[in-house]
Amino acid sequence: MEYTNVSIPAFEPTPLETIPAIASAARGAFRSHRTKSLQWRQVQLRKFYWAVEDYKPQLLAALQKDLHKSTFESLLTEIDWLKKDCIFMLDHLESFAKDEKLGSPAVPAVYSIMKMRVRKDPVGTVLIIGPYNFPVQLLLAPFIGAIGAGCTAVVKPSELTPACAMVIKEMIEKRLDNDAFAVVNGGIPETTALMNEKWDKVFFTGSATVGKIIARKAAETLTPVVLELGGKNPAFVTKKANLALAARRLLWGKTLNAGQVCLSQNYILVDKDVVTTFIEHLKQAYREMFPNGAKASPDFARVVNQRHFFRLKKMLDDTKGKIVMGGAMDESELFIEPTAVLVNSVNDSMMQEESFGPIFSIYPVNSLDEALNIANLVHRTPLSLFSFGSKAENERILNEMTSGGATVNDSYFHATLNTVPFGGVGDSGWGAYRGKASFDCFTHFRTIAEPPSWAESLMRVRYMPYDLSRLSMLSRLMDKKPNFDRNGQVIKGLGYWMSMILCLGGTGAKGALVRWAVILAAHYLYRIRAGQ
Ligand SMILES: NC(=O)C1=CN([C@@H]2O[C@H](COP(=O)(O)OP(=O)(O)OC[C@H]3O[C@@H](n4cnc5c(N)ncnc54)[C@H](O)[C@@H]3O)[C@@H](O)[C@H]2O)C=CC1
Ligand SMILES: CC1=C(/C=C/C(C)=C/C=C/C(C)=C/C=C/C=C(C)/C=C/C=C(C)/C=C/C=C(\C)C(=O)O)C(C)(C)CCC1
Repeated sequence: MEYTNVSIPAFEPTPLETIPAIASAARGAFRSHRTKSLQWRQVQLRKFYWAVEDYKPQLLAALQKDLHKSTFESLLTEIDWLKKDCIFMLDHLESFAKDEKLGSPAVPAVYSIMKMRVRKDPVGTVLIIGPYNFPVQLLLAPFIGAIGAGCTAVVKPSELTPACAMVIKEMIEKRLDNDAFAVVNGGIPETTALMNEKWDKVFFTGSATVGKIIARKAAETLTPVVLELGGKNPAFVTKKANLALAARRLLWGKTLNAGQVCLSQNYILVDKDVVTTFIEHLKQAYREMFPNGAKASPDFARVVNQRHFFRLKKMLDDTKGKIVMGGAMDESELFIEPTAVLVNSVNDSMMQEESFGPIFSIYPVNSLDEALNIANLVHRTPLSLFSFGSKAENERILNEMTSGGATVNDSYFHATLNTVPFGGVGDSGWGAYRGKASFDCFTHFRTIAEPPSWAESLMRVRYMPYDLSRLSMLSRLMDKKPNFDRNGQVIKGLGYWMSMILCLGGTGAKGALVRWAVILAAHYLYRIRAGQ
């Protein structure tokens, strides 16, 4: 669908000389303490929800212009996604933000008078830097977490999706608190200027290459960072897999957004006995998705720019493998057909870098052992992995290979729900967000104690001159005796069994009182019914 009647301003980078003032205004807004008010945050989140709704035509037009993204995908993975995020944050904000009262087992009885609790403080003023592939959702989903947590924020959209960047700027500046929230547009110079400012946290989504630049710069001022990076993600298909299902679901993972999805598989390790059949199922799935070919399909997006088009083309030109599906390209449209390449070496160009496009390799293996060895060699901490096999094989894959997230029997389905945590592991990312994790990501969990004045004499033990007898008494009140010996074995002596009996099968006093109350109540009810 074309959006010809929607006007989107031409891209304008934010003037470099204005960036310090923008950051200063955001810091000043945080120091005003107005963001500490839950009501203030709720108003901003509600305003943001309606801004996304009201700017839908512009956002749809911008996503179409920047990425040839279909209305379907723009709604499913960008616009409706953000609206759901807003509603979820608003529905749960009070419970997320309220103090967490601390008690047993963390707090022993003698400390119960200290009113220990965890307060949820906003970390402060944050910088959010977004990528080009989901230029609305991946930039503004963390932004919703920052608002909910009570932070002020500056967001920096990708310059590779300029139409989206300009719509986002207008949307936020017209609808939200202008000092607390700002948009800086631009590329390397503007992002570098932003990183010269002091932030309380930086949230970066993008490549590992740039992630290192951001983390290195942030380290100079000990600024915490969240890095949402990419990976060379494996898919495993054993001979016990439902090959038709695996083919269709993995093709979905490489066709949504023209495969420009950091979560999607980079390569598929297929048992050699079924690789031919698997490829046939892949072609059949392609025919079903694109009856007239991917290029003619209004659903299939385009590669974002020439640089990425030629990067992908080079991967295909340099491969020693055999193209077994797809392969068509059209530079004039930045079109690359969903393409599968049969390879047999981890040194192949298709295996050396993250494809981040509609191309992937198929690597026949002799066994699951070999598949796991190859996957751990190619990238030990990918952002995601997908396994299609028997229950035992899938469990073994999850046990013997880590990843940021994983889906059994599908492509990146674990990341299609906006309310569950999402993030990398190792060099595919630091930290997580989405759902409550978005609130937590921008929150400092601050333990507070409040020892009462009247307890001063009871707390004398800590003062000099020290008195060991007082310390022994405190230890008797606070310390638990080990129930294990020097060989690490649990001691089930008389004390253990007495405790089990008195605590009615539990080992702690807390549950025992409840169990004893239930037993006694049942006893007396029985006696009443028996007329005794
Ligand atoms: N883990 C995740 O959630 C996601 C990870 N990614 C990863 O991001 C990459 C693709 O996205 P891109 O936008 O191309 O990433 P990128 O790293 O090129 O750009 C990301 C952001 O960094 C800025 N930037 C680029 N070069 C910079 C530099 N030298 N100094 C300072 N800032 C710089 C850009 O303006 C952009 O806003 C892929 O590697 C993909 O795996 C993409 C989407 C989601
Ligand atoms: C409706 C009832 C039922 C069945 C429900 C079913 C089968 C629901 C199926 C839902 C599906 C297939 C949803 C798919 C959603 C896909 C989404 C939202 C994709 C999102 C992709 C994103 C956000 C990508 C992000 C990419 C990133 C971060 C990147 O890598 O760059 C029952 C249960 C049968 C009965 C009750 C009614």
